Amino acid sequence: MTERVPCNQVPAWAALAAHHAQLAQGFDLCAAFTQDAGRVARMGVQAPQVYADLSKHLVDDRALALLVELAEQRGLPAQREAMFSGAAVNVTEGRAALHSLLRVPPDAAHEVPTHLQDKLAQVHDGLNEMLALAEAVRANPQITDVVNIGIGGSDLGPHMTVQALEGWRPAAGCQTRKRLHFVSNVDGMELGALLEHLQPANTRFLIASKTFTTAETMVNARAARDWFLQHPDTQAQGLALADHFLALTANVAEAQAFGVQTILGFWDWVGGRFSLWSAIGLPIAIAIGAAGFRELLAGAHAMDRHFRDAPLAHNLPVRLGLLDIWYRNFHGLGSRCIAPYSHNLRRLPAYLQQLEMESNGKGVDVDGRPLDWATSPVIWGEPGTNGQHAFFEMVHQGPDVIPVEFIAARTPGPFLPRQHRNLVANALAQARALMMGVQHENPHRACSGNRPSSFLLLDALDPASLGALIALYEHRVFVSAAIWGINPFDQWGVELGKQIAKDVTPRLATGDVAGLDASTADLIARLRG
Ligand SMILES: O=P(O)(O)OC[C@H]1O[C@H](O)[C@H](O)[C@@H](O)[C@@H]1O
Repeated sequence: MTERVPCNQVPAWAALAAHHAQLAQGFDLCAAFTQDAGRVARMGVQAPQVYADLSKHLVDDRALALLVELAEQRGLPAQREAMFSGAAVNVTEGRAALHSLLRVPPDAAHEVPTHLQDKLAQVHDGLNEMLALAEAVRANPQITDVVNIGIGGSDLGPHMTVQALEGWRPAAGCQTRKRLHFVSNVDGMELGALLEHLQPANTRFLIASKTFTTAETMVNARAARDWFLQHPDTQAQGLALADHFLALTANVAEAQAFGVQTILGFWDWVGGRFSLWSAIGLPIAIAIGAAGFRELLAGAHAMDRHFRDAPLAHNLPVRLGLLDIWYRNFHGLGSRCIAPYSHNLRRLPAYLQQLEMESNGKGVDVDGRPLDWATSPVIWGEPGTNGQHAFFEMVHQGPDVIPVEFIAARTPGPFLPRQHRNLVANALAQARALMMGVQHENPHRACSGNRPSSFLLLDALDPASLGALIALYEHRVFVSAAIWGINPFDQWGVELGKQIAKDVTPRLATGDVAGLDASTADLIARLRG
């Protein structure tokens, strides 16, 4: 399964280093196009619902061939199979990472190996229960507001997806008229400001937490519960907590102890940042309905099949993951900019920050050995065209080369559709400007050009395309992790911060600074002051 040879000791690594040194002497993107009429067709990849133009990258055919060799020498196909077949690929927690199982539709059950059929049956039961609940909420005219209280994977995926599909109009039926709110920050300003506008009788709270122990979520959940129980309407109207609070969790016992009766469960083999396909997706299903949610799953499942079956050289998650390795390890580039040309995809950069940086921001390999190669780049970005008027100056003229990922939909949303042309024209213009640059006698006005970008084109911003796009990113992160030989499914660094927060919180009340460093002690004194 996992190769234990360090990734920089397989033959393709040295060959890539040598090839990079050679290309660095003068690979010219513009010239690559003029010399090779077939470049766009050869470097484009069509995957389900997503077309990727990967021709504006600092690669030639040899670099691509060597990258594919690297994938083979690192045993990527076997590692991929291990994940899909439910092996304990999350080695530090002894767990499988089976988010792909959540997207297998009933009529594709035959694609799943026998030993996973029980789990698949549980998945389908859980899905049916969740979708029935979502439809009941949608059909209840008394409910006007749904508040999802969760953080990290229990917030970012559902929040990003609900926002992304706000403009989607199903062929039959309509978007729910429920107002969906997402509360993640333990800063009381977030929940407190929202509660001012809510009525207990018309509100459902979804407490979303895989562990049901995450401090911020529990503090917010208790505050919401106190608000509900103490609200004058609650008593006057005889409202019951159990009717207004639901839990989405893998820890049923903790949720019951909290006082919730309706609990949608999921399993420890669903990682938090891969959980929007599970019960954690309830707010999505409330927003887009059961049929829409099934389309989201179907789009992701189509991408799963592509990742599993397409040859490595024509496999979009693989190609993107390999480009990530090329830039991070051979060009030494430390960041990647995510530029969705879509207002509705404005949370995509934040979502991808968790997906990629929490997964691949690792310093040891699966055997615990320190790495001597770089892992996750910094992922950042803003929707276009806003980013153009903020940080794109640095992307065009700064000394750091930053690969940019443009994401656009071919068809506009329902509002002011004629503006779509202005939007996508800007994405095309930026990608072209980064590549072409401009020569100028005044050095302040010159742009070097030769700067790489991907262009991901969705058919439309609808559930199927979005599902495919998210699954594409999940698998791309897995590809680079597999090549680096790291575990993308744990997050022990986050745990350290959680533990220290537990220690520090009571000290703010008591003022006890014994055993703390001088800086933290001083700040506690100032905060108490
Ligand atoms: O869903 P929960 O158990 O509340 O966890 C919420 C989040 O907690 C931590 O921040 C983890 O690093 C994340 O991976 C997780 O998504």
